[in-house]
Amino acid sequence: MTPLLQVSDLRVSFGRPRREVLHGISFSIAPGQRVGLIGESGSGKSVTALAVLGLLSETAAVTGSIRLAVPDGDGPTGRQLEVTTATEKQLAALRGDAYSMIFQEPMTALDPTMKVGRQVGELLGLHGHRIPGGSRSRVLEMLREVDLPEVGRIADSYPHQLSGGQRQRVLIAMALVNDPVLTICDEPTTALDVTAQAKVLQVLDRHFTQRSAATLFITHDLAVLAGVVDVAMVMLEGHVVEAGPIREVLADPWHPYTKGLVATSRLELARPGERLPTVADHFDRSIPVQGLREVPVSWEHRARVPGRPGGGA
Ligand SMILES: Nc1ncnc2c1ncn2[C@@H]1O[C@H](COP(=O)(O)OP(=O)(O)OP(=O)(O)O)[C@@H](O)[C@H]1O
Repeated sequence: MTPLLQVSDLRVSFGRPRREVLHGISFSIAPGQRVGLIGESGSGKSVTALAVLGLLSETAAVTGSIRLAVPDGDGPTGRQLEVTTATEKQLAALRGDAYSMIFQEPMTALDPTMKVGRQVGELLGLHGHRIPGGSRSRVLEMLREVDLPEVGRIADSYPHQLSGGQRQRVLIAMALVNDPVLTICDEPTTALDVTAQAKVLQVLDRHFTQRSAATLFITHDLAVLAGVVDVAMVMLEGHVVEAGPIREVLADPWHPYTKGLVATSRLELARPGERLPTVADHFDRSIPVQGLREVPVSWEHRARVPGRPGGGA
């Protein structure tokens, strides 16, 4: 099966003199597959996400290959678009349609001067889809799908009139309204409290399950990742240092950094006066990252999580 996304030896550098921040990463995402990208701040997660949709700033130098499958309304066409050489027009035709992205901070991603219902509706019109029943009804349906209450009132509100959790769900509605085959979620719950976070994850999980849609889900929180994805990739200083089915990574982490992540994520609350262990307690930073074995990311043959579309037994 042609993957939706195929990244090969991707390198990204910025500035003068050039500073390389992604050092040749490779991975692919099959239709319906949920892949998580976890790593500390600055490890290259967002740069990877932006590169995939051709959204890096012009100051970025990109080498390697990023291929996106080009589906039409009836499914895969077998065609692929090479993002690193594609025109803006070619990329714009895929973004917000077959491929979408949810960012961390909904306030900056939403237009503060436009009612949110119109913002969702504009995306519908953008790609020329015909909407049975009209775009207003589809917008309200989508707001309902992300579990927003009083969808009529919400649609007629400006972003600042909504709570942070509601804004994030509006952003999710925008990302999902055109039924994307792959959604890149870049820390979609980081700015939310625990209850709003759980709600957003539930909405995303339900959508991916119902539509058999794929995701590249970025987070620095292993507990969040464990609930959403089938496969995890661990990033450290611009390298993918470990990748595999999430259950295997959690049960038997290979890289010292992953071991630290797993050990600290299982923590119970510390007793008063006790310091909570950190990843640094488990991971010796004096070990140079370069030269560590990079795990070739090839998981297509592995069983998917039971109970999900396409899942194994
Ligand atoms: N436009 C840019 N110009 C120069 N350097 C950049 C630019 N964007 C990102 N970087 C650098 O690339 C590296 C990776 O950044 P990236 O935003 O991908 O990290 P991240 O893993 O997403 O971190 P976080 O979890 O904090 O969002 C960092 O060293 C960052 O400073």
